[in-house]
Amino acid sequence: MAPNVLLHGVGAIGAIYLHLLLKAGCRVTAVCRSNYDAVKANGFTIDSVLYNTKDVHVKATDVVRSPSEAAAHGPFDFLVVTTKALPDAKTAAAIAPAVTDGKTCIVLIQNGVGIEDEYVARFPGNPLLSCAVYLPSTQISPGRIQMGNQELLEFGTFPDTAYDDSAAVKAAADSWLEITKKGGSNCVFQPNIQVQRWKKLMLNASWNPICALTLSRDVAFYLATDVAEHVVLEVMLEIVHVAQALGFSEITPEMTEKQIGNARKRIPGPGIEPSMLVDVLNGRRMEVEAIVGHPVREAKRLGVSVPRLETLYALAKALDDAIAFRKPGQSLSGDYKRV
Ligand SMILES: NC(=O)C1=CN([C@@H]2O[C@H](COP(=O)(O)OP(=O)(O)OC[C@H]3O[C@@H](n4cnc5c(N)ncnc54)[C@H](OP(=O)(O)O)[C@@H]3O)[C@@H](O)[C@H]2O)C=CC1
Ligand SMILES: CC(C)(CO)C(=O)C(=O)O
Repeated sequence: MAPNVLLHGVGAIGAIYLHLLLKAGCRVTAVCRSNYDAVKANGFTIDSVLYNTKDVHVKATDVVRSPSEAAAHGPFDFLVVTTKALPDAKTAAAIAPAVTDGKTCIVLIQNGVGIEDEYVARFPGNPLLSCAVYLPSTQISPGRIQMGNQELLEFGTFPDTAYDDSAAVKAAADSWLEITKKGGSNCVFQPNIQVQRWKKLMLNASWNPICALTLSRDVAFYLATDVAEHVVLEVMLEIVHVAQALGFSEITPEMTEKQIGNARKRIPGPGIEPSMLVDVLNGRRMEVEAIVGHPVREAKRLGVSVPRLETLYALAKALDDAIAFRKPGQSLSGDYKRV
């Protein structure tokens, strides 16, 4: 039987995996929010630099407004979370109506680190897969997606040891690899996925808040001053130091050169808009805790000095509060209520 998949929060990233999972022959139900009406009526339209395609129409098997509504289309083999990783969202609780205990494999396709715990706590008997995704993509209007020139989906089990310790987890991971590859994804199983998540964090913890705080694409920030490259490199190095203190010795200072080199190669083009910049431009909450706050807290716990990361955290968190709580057209007042 075709795998039955639920995609929770189908925006820029979710739409691409909707496309690939449908190509693999899966039944796919899409949970949509602000884009519900557009997607229900017309599906998604995707332009892709990687696939060299324009105006590709993609229609989910079913489009619903919530996991409770999705439950009627279950039971699901996979529930794929492609919302932003925001602590206030309480996503594990939100998806519960569509999760079959002990069966549905939960797949997190999200940036950041330390995002898995709420799912382990809520669904201790379900397979959990954690993914690091390299896929520049933006929803430019409801249902309209622009995808860049890369799609790499690295995934592993959470915890890493579950792949060897549980036959059910191994079967779910093997099946995920099979269906994503069948759909055309550049999907790779990583036995140490946390190392890959921290490696990707070098990129996200530096460029995402820097671009969001400056309203600039990576190339624009890079070109603005002759100290910009040094600033980005130093933030990346702080992530390397925290990762090494966590025991991830595979993450080395030399890797930062390759990461900054990728931005350099984009000159003199327009550069990319990291997802956090897209959030600010649209007045949406940013993934500050998953991408910057968690590594700052880990650094403190481990006694690693991260002054640049702390600065980015303080600035990005304050901006995120202003996005959430200020009155339109006004600055954020000191008496606003913290959640
Ligand atoms: N975009 C990119 O280039 C990349 C993104 N990532 C990561 O992938 C993840 C997804 O990002 P991205 O696709 O860009 O984000 P988007 O904001 O484009 O998409 C998220 C979607 O989830 C919806 N959503 C949020 N909460 C709910 C809810 N409770 N119920 C139903 N729908 C909901 C949002 O709806 P609404 O519009 O109403 O908020 C939105 O449509 C993030 O962790 C991001 O960091 C990783 C690599 C690249
Ligand atoms: C930098 C990028 C596009 C890499 O895929 C990303 O992770 C993001 O925008 O958050």
